[in-house]
Amino acid sequence: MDKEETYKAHVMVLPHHGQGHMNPMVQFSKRLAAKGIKITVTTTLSNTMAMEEEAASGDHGSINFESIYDDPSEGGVAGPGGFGGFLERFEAIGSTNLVHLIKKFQDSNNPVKCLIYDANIAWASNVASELAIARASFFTQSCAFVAGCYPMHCDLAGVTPAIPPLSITTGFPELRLPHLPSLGPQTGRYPPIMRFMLRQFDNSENADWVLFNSFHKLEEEVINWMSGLWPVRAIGPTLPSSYLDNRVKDDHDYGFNIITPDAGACSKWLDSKAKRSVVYVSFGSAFSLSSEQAAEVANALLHSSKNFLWVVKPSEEDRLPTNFTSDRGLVVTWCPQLAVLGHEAVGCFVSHCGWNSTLEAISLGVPVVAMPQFLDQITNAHFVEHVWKVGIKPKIDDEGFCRSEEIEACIEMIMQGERSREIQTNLCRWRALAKEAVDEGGTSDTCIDEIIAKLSTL
Ligand SMILES: O=c1ccn([C@@H]2O[C@H](COP(=O)(O)OP(=O)(O)O[C@H]3O[C@H](CO)[C@@H](O)[C@H](O)[C@H]3O)[C@@H](O)[C@H]2O)c(=O)[nH]1
Repeated sequence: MDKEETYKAHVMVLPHHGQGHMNPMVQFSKRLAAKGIKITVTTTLSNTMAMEEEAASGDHGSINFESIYDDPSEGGVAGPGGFGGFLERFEAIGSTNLVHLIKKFQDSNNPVKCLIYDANIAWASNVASELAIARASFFTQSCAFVAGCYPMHCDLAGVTPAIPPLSITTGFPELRLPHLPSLGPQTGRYPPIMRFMLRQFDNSENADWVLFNSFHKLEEEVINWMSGLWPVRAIGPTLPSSYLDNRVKDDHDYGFNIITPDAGACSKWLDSKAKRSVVYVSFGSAFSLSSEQAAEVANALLHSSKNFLWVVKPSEEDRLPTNFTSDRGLVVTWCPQLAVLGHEAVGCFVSHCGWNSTLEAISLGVPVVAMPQFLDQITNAHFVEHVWKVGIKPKIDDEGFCRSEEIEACIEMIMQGERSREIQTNLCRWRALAKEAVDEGGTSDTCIDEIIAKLSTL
């Protein structure tokens, strides 16, 4: 039999282009592919080329990559009109190309049966309608954050909530604009970045599935509430299988980096350090610290007695204090974060609490000093400290900064003493539950199997 005919179905996957979106959606694709689904991931040309390069080293299984947007020619986020301009061009050009790409497969042995699109690309739902194929919207933030946004979405769209807003027994903060100081001057009730987030809700009611990179026990209350709104499925955490259940062959890495990491230098340096002696510091791919906040972090690291590995992206290097150096520290422009968090020398993660970093800390058992900068990171940090109890959040002063003494005190508290032991105990439990969710018969694994069973009948 032709190998092409052995697939259970063909699924097109469309992630938003950023690191924090590519990672979970490509990882979910790998899980589907390992269970017999043909996957085509479609993204910008630069991302396609980067993924293909890494795929040559064997980390993407049988996934194919196709570009629907030539960002070097048409302009990326640094092109005309900044991020907003890019979004407009991407929709105009990408939607036409996506239709052509899906049609290209229509007469093959494996026509596309379903489009899984990033909720941040809500227009893709219209493409699925036009071509009469199934669709799934994939949210890359936590269920709790999205639930917190729902009343704002209804307000902005002028619609009555379909179900009463979540009554919050877990005590997460109401997500209102005064809690989002880093959004800059607020023009109108919802600034552009918030509107971008709220557009994720567009078309959700038409989706066959609404997917979350989360797992049932982690966000049980919110997932149950949201299931009254949409056909929600929690399918995460989407870390490479070798860090969790080890059932997906050759799945050791995300296989995509916005900046080439110096993996060798990081592992050599970590290998030379004692167990749990290193503070790992990273604020993710999408955000840069201000010079003032970077100076506070630098001072905390210099005054603390701990070793540190700090990711400072090239765009942030000028924010570091002049002549910043320490024989206890290594500063890199990017690192293989999973390998770092999984290294026994690492005992603490100073993090912006992006959703991927949060799930990685939980899944690999690393305590978090939570320094959220905006949007979902604020909700995630709250859950890290108060709900899952796997970290501590330094206080923010009246000017909106975490000062060095506060950061240093949190690092000390999280790495030794009574609080540190409690956090380690909680992490052990969450880590086991994360693995259980994706392992055979776990809640996430079962959701994936149900989706595949349905896809096989289309
Ligand atoms: O040196 C590094 C630093 C990070 N990472 C990886 O990059 C990803 C970063 O993702 P995340 O922690 O979610 O942060 P951002 O890249 O900042 O993610 C954006 O997208 C996320 C998903 O929507 C949101 O939760 C965040 O708030 C938003 O800033 C993670 O998988 C990390 O493992 C590396 O591989 N090497």
